Amino acid sequence: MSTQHAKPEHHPGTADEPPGPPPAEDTPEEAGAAAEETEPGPRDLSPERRARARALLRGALRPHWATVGAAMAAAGIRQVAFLAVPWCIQKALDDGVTAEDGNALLGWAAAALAAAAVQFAGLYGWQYWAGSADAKVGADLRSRLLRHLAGLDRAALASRGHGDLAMRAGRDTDLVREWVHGLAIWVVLGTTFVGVLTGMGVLDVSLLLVTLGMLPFLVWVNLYFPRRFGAASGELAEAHGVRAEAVADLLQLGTGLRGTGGHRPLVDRHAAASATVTDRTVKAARIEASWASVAPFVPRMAVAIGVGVGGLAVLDGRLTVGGLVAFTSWMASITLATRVLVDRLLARGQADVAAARIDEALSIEATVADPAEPVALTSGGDLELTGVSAVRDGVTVLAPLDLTVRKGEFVAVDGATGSGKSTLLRLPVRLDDPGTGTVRYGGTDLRDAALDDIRGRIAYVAQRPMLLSGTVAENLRLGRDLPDEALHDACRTAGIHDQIAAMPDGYATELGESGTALSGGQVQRLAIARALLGEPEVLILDDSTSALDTTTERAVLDRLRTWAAGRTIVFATHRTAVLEAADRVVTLTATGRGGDAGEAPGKGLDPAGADAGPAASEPASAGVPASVPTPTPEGPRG
Ligand SMILES: Nc1ncnc2c1ncn2[C@@H]1O[C@H](COP(=O)(O)OP(=O)(O)OP(=O)(O)O)[C@@H](O)[C@H]1O
Repeated sequence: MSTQHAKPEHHPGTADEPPGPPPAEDTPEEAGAAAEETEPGPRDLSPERRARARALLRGALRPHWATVGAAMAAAGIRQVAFLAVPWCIQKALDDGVTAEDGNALLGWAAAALAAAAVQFAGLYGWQYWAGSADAKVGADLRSRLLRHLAGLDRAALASRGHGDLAMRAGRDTDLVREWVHGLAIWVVLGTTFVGVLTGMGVLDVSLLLVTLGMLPFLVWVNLYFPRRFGAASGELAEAHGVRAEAVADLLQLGTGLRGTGGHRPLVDRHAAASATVTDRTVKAARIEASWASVAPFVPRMAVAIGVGVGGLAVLDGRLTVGGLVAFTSWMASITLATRVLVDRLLARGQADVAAARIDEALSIEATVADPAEPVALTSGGDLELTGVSAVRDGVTVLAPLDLTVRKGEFVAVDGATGSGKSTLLRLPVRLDDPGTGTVRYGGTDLRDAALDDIRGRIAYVAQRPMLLSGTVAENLRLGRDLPDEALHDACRTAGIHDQIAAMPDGYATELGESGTALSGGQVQRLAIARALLGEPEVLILDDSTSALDTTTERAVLDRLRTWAAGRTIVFATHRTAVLEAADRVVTLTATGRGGDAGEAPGKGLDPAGADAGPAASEPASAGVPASVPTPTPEGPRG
C-alpha cells in the first residue's frame, strides 16, 4: 500500500509478494500528478452497484480462468517452498550444527537449495501467468467499453464528459487489471496463514497461541481502516474525474478561446479542480498512513512477545534454538502477509469501484439503436421526411415538417441561422431520431433498418468535421481497405487533391492532433472526400463549403454534380453558389413564437420551396408562413 500508486509496496527478493502489473498508463495531464496522488479506492457502493460490479468482474475473468488458475497454482507452489526454508534452517541448526552432524547439515542445506529452485520456478510461472491474465482482461474490458461508447449517439452521451469516460477506459480498467494480477496472491496468503499456523503448532503451543492472539487485532485493523479509506478514496475518484474534464476542456478549447481571453477561466477551473484533488489526496493519505503503520505493528508486537515466550520455552527445554529461529522467520512472513492482505483488500475495493464505474458507462443506453430485427434497405429510393420535428432541452427547434427528396435530386436546404437545418440533416443518418414523424428511405422507415445499413448508403458530412491525428490517407481511409487511387479520385472530386499532392509528404503528411495543420476549407474538403469514399447513395452536406472562396466552391460543386449522377445530395447552406447549383431549394423559416407564454419559436418549411407540411399549413400552431426570401432554384437540372 502506498500513496504512490495505491499499489502494494513491493519487497522484491524478500517478500511473499512479487512485483505487480505494469503501471497504469496515465494520460499526459495525469502523469505528473500520479506520482503524488492516491488512486480511487473502495468507495461506499450501494449493494446493488457492488453486486453489478462484481458480476462485471466475474464476467471479465471467465474467459481467462485457466490463466489465472495457472498463476494461482504456481504461486501456491512457490509459497510452500518459501515457507519450507525456515523449517530447513531449523533442521540444519538443530540436527546439523547443534548435533554436530555434518551430513545432516549438508542434507538440509541441499533441501534449502531445492526449495530456492522451486521458488524460482514458481515465481516465474506466477508472474508470467498473472501478467498474461491482467493484460488479457484489461484489453477485453477496454475494447468492450470503447466499442460500447463508440456506438452511442450524442444524446446518450450528452450528460457525460469525454474526460470522465476516458478515465473509465483508462485508469479504471487499469485498477481492474491490478486486481486480476493480484488474485494469485490470495493463494499465497492462504498458504502462508495455514502453513505458518501449522508450523507454530508443531513447534510449540504457546507460540501458536501468541500468533492466534494477534489475529483478532488483525481483523479489526482490516475492518476499521478500509471503510474510512474507502469514503476518502471515493471522493478522490470523483475529484480526479472533475479534473480530467477540466484538462480535456483546457486542451481542446484552449486554442480556440485564447484569442478572446477565454482560456483564463479554463485555467482557473483546472487549478481549482487540481486543488480539490490535492486536498482529497492528502485526506486519503492521512488515513492510509495510519492504516499502513498500524497494520504491521500488530504482528511485530507478536514477534516481540513470541521471542520472550519462545525464549522461555528454549530455557525450559520445550523448544530448540532452531525452532525459535523458525518462529521469528515465520512471524516475519505473517507480518508481510498482513500487509499484503491489507493491500489486496484495498485493491479489491478499488476494483469494485472501478468496475462499478465501467459498468455504469456500459449501461448507458443509446437513444438511437439498431432494431431487434432490422429490415434491409433497398437501393436508390426517395428520401421522405414526414411530419418530423425535434425538441432540444424542452425547446422545439424543428416544428413538424414534410420534405421529400427524390432519388438523384440535389436539394439545398436554406434558412436563417438556428432555423434547424443541421437538426433536420442529422435525421436521415439517424444521428438523432425525430421527436415526431418518420424518415423513410426507399419506403422503409429508417427506425426499422440497421444503423450500418443506413450509414453505408447515406453519408453525412458535419458542419464541423472531425479529423483524427494521423496522416491525410489515414483520415480518408478511416480503417477501410481503399486503394490510393480511390483516395486520389475522391480528393479530386472534393477539389483538394492538388493541395495534398503539394504537401511535403503528400497523402502521408501528418495532420497533427485533430487535423490542426489544415485550414478550415481544407478540412471541409477532406471531410467531403472521406464521405465520397463510402460511395453513398445519398450525400448529406452541412454547410460543407462555408470556408471556401467562391471560385473553389463552384469548382467543387461542379465536380460533385458530375460525381452524383443518379445519387442524391442534400446540402444545408446559405451560400449562393450552392443554392444556384441545386435542383431545388427548400427554406426553413423561423416563424415566431407560438401563443403560450414561454413557448419556444417554431419553425416552418417554406411552402414555396418544399412540400407543405403541417407546420406550413397550420400557422396558428406552428407560426406564420415563411419570412425568409426563397432563392430561385437554378440548378443545372432544375
Ligand atoms: N443538442 C442540442 N441541444 C440543445 N439545443 C440544440 C441542440 N442542437 C441544436 N440545438 C438548437 O436547435 C436550434 C437549431 O439548431 P441547428 O444547428 O439545427 O440550426 P441551423 O439552422 O443548422 O443553424 P446554422 O445555420 O447556424 O448552422 C438552435 O437554436 C440550437 O441552439
